[in-house]
Amino acid sequence: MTGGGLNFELRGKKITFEHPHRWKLRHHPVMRRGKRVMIIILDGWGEQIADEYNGIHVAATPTMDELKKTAPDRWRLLRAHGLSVGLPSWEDMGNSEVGHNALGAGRIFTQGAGLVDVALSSGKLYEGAGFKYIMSAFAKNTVHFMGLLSDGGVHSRSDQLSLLMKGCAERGAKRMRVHILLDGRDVAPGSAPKYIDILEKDLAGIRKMGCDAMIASGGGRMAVTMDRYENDWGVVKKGWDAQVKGEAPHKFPTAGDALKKLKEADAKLDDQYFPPFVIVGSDGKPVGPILDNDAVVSFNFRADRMVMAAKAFDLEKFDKFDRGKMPKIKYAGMLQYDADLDLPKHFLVAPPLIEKTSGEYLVHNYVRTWACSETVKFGHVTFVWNGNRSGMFSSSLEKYVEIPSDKGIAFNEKPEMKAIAIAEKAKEALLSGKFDHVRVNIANGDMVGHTGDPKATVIGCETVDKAVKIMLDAVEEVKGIFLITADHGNAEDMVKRNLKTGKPVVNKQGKTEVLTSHTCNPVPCIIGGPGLAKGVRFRKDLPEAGLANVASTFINFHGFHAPWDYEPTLVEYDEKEK
Ligand SMILES: O=C(O)[C@H](O)COP(=O)(O)O
Ligand SMILES: [Mn+2]
Ligand SMILES: [Mn+2]
Repeated sequence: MTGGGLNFELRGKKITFEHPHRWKLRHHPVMRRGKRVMIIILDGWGEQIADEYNGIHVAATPTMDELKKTAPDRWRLLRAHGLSVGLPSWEDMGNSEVGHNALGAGRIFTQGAGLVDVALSSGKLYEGAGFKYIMSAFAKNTVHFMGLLSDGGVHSRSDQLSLLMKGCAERGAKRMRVHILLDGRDVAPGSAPKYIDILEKDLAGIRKMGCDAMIASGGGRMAVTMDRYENDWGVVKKGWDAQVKGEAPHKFPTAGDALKKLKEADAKLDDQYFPPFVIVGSDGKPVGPILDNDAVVSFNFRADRMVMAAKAFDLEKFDKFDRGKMPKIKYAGMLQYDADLDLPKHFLVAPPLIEKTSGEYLVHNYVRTWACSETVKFGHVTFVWNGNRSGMFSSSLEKYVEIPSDKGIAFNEKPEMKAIAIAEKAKEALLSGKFDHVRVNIANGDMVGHTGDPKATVIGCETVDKAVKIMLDAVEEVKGIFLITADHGNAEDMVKRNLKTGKPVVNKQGKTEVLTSHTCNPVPCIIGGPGLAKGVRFRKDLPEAGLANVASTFINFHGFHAPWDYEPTLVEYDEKEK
């Protein structure tokens, strides 16, 4: 077990004082210790008008329907977007990182998007060590920017890229190259040309400032660079080859041409799956390979899909693929993506410091934890849940299990994903009696929802329901307690809607538009199980509660009062039932 000390300075020295009772939680007067608790996170499972565009509603979900119908005081909605999860505005949809951070930490922390906004607007970013580090390339070499080009606000924001590039030009950068990753997942499919136009205008403005600036390479985020949790290193290698070596199967004079020609060749190609391409000059040579003494900035603030690339760029020893001749570069992340691994070593903005998470409290109070998901969400219920912290708090009290995800396919091809396998493993863990806290993430609503394929999404949601049933049966068998919730919406909205009326938007061609992104919808939170004392029900005085209120709630289920600084518990006890 680590951390938890009181840090202070005494006559210039850093002192850490470990208070023995710092982690001890008070016993709850009503909810007793020793119950087995199952926490089920349904990724991308929000609440929306029950119509034909709601993938969850269209799906047959008898288990989830029954829970909603039969225990009204144990079913409620929670906020999972905007300020309730530390994002800059209520217009920001939720996402896995901020959602799982709030769920695991029991408090709301200002997240990467907001921290970068402040660092840029205050100018603090330009005073930091990370910026000074990349500045060495300004006068004679190239500064490369690599990241997701959209205003989705989940992994990155194009307005932040634009400000950062201008800031670099104002401070003397003479040559810039941008390596773009097309989105179509956090923003509308087919919207990539719009973001390229904006970027090209920005670059033209920067050229007027005397800086040679242009796009150098590109590709869709799911095919190039932005893999996560080491599911497929081939994706990162494709990015490396295009960005660093200037090698890709497709070469074009501009990014606009790349989009046009590749789409002409395959009309079904979505932004997120575009193959890698490089931009070449009239001599046929790539305009922006990464060379010795160049600086590289990955401008995504979110970690999960940039950590793998960061390893390739930052680590001296690296064996995941052959990097070829490694250029001597100055690499910095917009944020540090993994503080425990010190990755990357250089960064422009310090990440949120999320400490004293529920997972750490549980081990200090001898609650044995088992956490599981399939690869594509594995870090969500471990690393992100624990406040972006690698590894376990206690190897004797915790076990984390990863079920390998399917590789190299879009998830509408196998919408069942690994939901049943995760449920079976969770059941085994609960029945084993070796764990008190069993926590899973079931990915289908989100991963299949992102493909924008309504039929596959329905199959995905039906599989989720079956998985939930398996786990609830196990809870029944051990007389345990369950808590089901979600990290944000996705599958409940397969169409772009008018935000005021909730009606689908019809475009000029008279068609509705597919929604591949998350939503701003609330998510359900459901509690129950034979182990939950009879009078325990949701409080009525927290109508605006959000994901950060969940941790106190399950800490109660384990028999403890929550830490004093956590958001309040969602439950109360009916005195008459005592
Ligand atoms: O990374 C992704 O797949 C999407 O941008 C966001 O999805 P997530 O927040 O559910 O991971
Ligand atoms: Mn998610
Ligand atoms: Mn998602």
